[in-house]
Amino acid sequence: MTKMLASVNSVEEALVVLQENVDIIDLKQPALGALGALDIALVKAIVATINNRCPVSATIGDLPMQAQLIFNAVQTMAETGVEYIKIGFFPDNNWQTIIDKLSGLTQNNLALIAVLFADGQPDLSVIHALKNAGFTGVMLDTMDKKNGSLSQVMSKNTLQHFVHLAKNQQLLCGLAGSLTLQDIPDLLIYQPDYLGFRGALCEQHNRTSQLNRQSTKLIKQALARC
Ligand SMILES: O=C[C@H](O)COP(=O)(O)O
Repeated sequence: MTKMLASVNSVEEALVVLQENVDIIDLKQPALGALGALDIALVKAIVATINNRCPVSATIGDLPMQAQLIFNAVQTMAETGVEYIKIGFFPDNNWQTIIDKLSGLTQNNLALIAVLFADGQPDLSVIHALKNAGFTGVMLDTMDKKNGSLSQVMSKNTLQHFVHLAKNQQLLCGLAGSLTLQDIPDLLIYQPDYLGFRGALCEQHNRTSQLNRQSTKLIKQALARC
């Protein structure tokens, strides 16, 4: 069954989605970009508050594709105790260097999730390299939230191909990118492991606004019904 990832930016929002029984609590600062990072101290506070009641993931920020910079950010985030660390692979040919650098960290059982961007024409051959480097998962998201939802920036065939490649490599597979309630039925056809939401959970569907409990409940119920 496809699970629900909910992105939050505070202890209060984390408690709301915990109470709504989401499956992964994702720590992100939407005001700082597609994968904006929360302050390390706040990540630690949320991890302590959730206290192993739900898996927690965290983004490291919209960082330049520089191997040492990303390696250092992952190492710092790893100290917070989150279960998963999400790393944005922005359009750049340098991805193999970064994967090679991070492979050393995955050997310490660090669960890394690569985030590819559907509106950046990702090279899906990276999926095989991620598996070889010991990554735990891969997901699609969108960089420019003004471009619409994931389904509007990537064809059904490519979405299906992405999920197929990820599952073939036994990687945890997620789909995200301005997803709405209306996107859920079509995306569930591909049977991803999870769907990720932020904008659809917020007041006026604005990802930088406050998260709304009722909106979160509606998305959770829609996933549970399918
Ligand atoms: O991983 C999930 C993302 O936070 C989705 O955010 P979004 O709904 O604003 O695109």
